[in-house]
Amino acid sequence: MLNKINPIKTKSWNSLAEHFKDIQHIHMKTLFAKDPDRFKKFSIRFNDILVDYSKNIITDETLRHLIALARETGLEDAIEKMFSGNAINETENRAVLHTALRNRENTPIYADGKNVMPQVNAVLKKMEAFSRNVISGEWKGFSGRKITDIVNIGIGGSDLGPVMVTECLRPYAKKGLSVHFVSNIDGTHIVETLKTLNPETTLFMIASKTFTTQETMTNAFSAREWFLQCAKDHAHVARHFVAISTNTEKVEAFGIHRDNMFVFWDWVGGRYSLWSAIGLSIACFIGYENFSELLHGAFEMDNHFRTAPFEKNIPVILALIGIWYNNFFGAQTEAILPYDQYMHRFPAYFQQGNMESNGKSTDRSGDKVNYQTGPVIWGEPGTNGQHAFYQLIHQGTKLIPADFLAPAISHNPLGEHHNILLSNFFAQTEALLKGKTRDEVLEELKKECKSDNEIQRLAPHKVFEGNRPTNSILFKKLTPTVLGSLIALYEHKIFVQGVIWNIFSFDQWGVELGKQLAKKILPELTDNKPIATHDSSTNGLINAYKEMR
Ligand SMILES: O=P(O)(O)OC[C@H]1O[C@H](O)[C@H](O)[C@@H](O)[C@@H]1O
Repeated sequence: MLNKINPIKTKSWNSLAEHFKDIQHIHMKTLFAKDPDRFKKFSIRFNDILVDYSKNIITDETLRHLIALARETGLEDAIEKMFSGNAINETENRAVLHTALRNRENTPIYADGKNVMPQVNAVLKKMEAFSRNVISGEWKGFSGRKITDIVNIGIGGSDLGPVMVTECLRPYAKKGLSVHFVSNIDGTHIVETLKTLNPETTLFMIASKTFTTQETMTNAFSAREWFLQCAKDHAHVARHFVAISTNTEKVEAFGIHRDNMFVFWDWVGGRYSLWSAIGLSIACFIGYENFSELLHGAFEMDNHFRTAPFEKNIPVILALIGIWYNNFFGAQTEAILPYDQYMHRFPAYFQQGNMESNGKSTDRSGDKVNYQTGPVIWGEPGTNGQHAFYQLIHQGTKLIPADFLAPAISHNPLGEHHNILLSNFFAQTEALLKGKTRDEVLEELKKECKSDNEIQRLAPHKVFEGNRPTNSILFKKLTPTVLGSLIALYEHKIFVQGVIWNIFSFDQWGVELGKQLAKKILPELTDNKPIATHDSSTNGLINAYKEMR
């Protein structure tokens, strides 16, 4: 069990509130001018990753208070409890052991008194053999042809992780095998995906922790129908459908044989499951060796998180800085801005990771919180974002702390492209830090030979305050190992924040109500009779839908 400390009642929260009064009007430029060692002091190197957090509105004192807050709220104890299989997901009475899935040292880890490692290893072995057979062509479709296309059918945590990782690691793709992802219940998604595919050479992976999710099951049935229209014989389903789930009964009821089922366990949260059998599409796409490297990268970050002192602990530091802006500066959102096209789904992945984990307003004692919890997460790859929404980050009225991520080496070194990309990466955080003063603007306008009137009129619009916080995460190359470490970094950041905010980060009750109501509404849509059982807006919309269709 985790403790139930209200963070705002701690001594360190008080100190932070006092300290905030002093620091809120200090410009980061002053902090940089005062301390030539600021970058050295506020950056951490971890394997091939460099995290620079010096461009934040923080001082040594800020970090001292924030680290004290982590200690006062029992972070050390919480970390140990998570890693050692304590049932810290208390509302579902489950351990939280995604770290066991990548425990490459294979030390025993116990959940409910049972070492989970033998089952973890057995599933990994099965994934290894299966992915090897699919890649080599040994696994054949019903007509004897090699599999050319994998369609992963899943949603939320059973979709976003594999989508994000297969996109990130596209340079490692094995020849002759494509992956597709169908998640949306909108028929368009599956229809458009299947349009170009051949049932003889397509393998479906039905990925669902519960195997009851309406979207996934509906898409799975439609996929089976599409397949059987060509294959005719039900016996052929075995060569073209595998299941990834914790629910053996439901999988068998769907008609997938146990042998074609890859299991995982209730101690793996959906949004933390790409490391489990849910990663089967990843293993088939990039090969098991690369999948194993991904696990290794995460394992290394796990060790860092578990053992590094808080002062030099990347997930802890980034989490604390996030809390500083969220709870003291009143920032509502955080942007994740990867300067790498392959990472284009990375922000979307952590939208679920972060917002489903920490979008809570009830604390661990069951009381309503009286402070802010999880931020809104959003982002797009640079430089596209620069030409879309950066205006607001630079000159808008909102404070938007942003993480900038970029590789030093591109998988596609093409002319000057990468230097141009990285020049933008460096320039943006510099601009956000420095801004542009009125004097600098006046100087510029004078050089442009503008009239005095014109200069006075334009100057206020061209001033940038700067002092907008950023973290820069520069890594050598987007390899499976580096990606594994980066994902684990963000996972642990979310965990740290949840611990400090005194909320349960591993349940997601907030998604249930909509599902329940949709189930009630569905039968009401089958005929054309007007409905009067809801509020007037919902009635009006349903009745308009019935009229329009
Ligand atoms: O894997 P499944 O059981 O199909 O669940 C898929 C997704 O749906 C749920 O509604 C949750 O919000 C997600 O956390 C979960 O990842």
